[in-house]
Amino acid sequence: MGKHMTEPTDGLAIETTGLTKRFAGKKTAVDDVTLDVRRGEVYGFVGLNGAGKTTFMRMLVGLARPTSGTLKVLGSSRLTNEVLRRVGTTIEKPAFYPGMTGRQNLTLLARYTGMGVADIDASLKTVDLAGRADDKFRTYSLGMKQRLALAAALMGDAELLILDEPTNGLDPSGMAAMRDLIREQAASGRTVMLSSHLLGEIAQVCDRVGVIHHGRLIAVGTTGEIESKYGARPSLVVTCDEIPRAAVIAAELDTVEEVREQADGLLVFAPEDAAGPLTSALVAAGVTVRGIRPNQRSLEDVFLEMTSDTVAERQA
Ligand SMILES: Nc1ncnc2c1ncn2[C@@H]1O[C@H](COP(=O)(O)OP(=O)(O)OP(=O)(O)O)[C@@H](O)[C@H]1O
Repeated sequence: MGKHMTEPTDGLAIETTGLTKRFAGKKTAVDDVTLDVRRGEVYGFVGLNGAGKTTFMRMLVGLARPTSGTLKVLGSSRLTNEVLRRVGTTIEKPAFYPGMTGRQNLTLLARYTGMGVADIDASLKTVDLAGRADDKFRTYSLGMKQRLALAAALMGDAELLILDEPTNGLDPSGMAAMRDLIREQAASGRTVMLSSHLLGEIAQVCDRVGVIHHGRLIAVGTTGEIESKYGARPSLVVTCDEIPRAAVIAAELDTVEEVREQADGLLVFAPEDAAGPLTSALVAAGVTVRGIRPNQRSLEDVFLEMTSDTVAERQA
């Protein structure tokens, strides 16, 4: 803490220490998250649905009050209007009117938020909507709707963009267009924090990613660092029935380091030669084993492994 208070924070766009949000009667949504986002970087905040991404981002822009911990946005620990004016966000999607055009919607929003209408054309051009700006919102594709929300976030010439799931629901070409847009924002000097429930979808666009699981930040690094740190452990994919019981049996074998339950079987962290003894143990216990193979992992697989529950977590 003292360190953060005495050091200049010019290099950081977002800085949180032990940030926590607990909703009454619920599990902790954001649990002791300490992270920083450097100025000029694209930071991916990745976690499964319900991991706590939106709640974290809402606290960054003053939409939710932290239960404990501290935060700094653009060097300020007070989220004044002056600070928030420099932050563009798509956390709360603007309620666009379907019967109005894209341009009319942005004009209304600019008036409502006190922003200059001069930025509208530039924003529409940036998100590649200039050609459809005078068409009604209801005629837009999902990708165009997401891009209009981004245009709204860009209008105030924000230094920092906080984008909640900007690629959600887009088809591959829409996603690629959104990724290009995000990179362009970073190239023009903005800082971008974006969230996603798919690491593979945003990996290419991010300088660093933070992985959040059950409200906790469980890994931070470049995607290369995360892949080599978490992807290097040998593991076996077991397709079987009676998954909870099979997990307990697998965990008892000496060469097995860890067992995670998956939709149609187990992910067992063990050397390849554990496959024989593991199959025998499962079969002897009456479990039907339909397949067992060494795990070849993509970056997305590594992420899913990191965010699947261990047997201990499921029993907790
Ligand atoms: N206002 C609220 N009141 C009570 N619980 C909440 C509230 N907002 C979020 N939660 C809970 O906090 C947890 C984290 O939710 P959050 O929306 O932050 O996750 P997320 O990672 O953004 O997921 P998603 O991608 O599904 O939005 C969830 O268990 C959710 O049910």
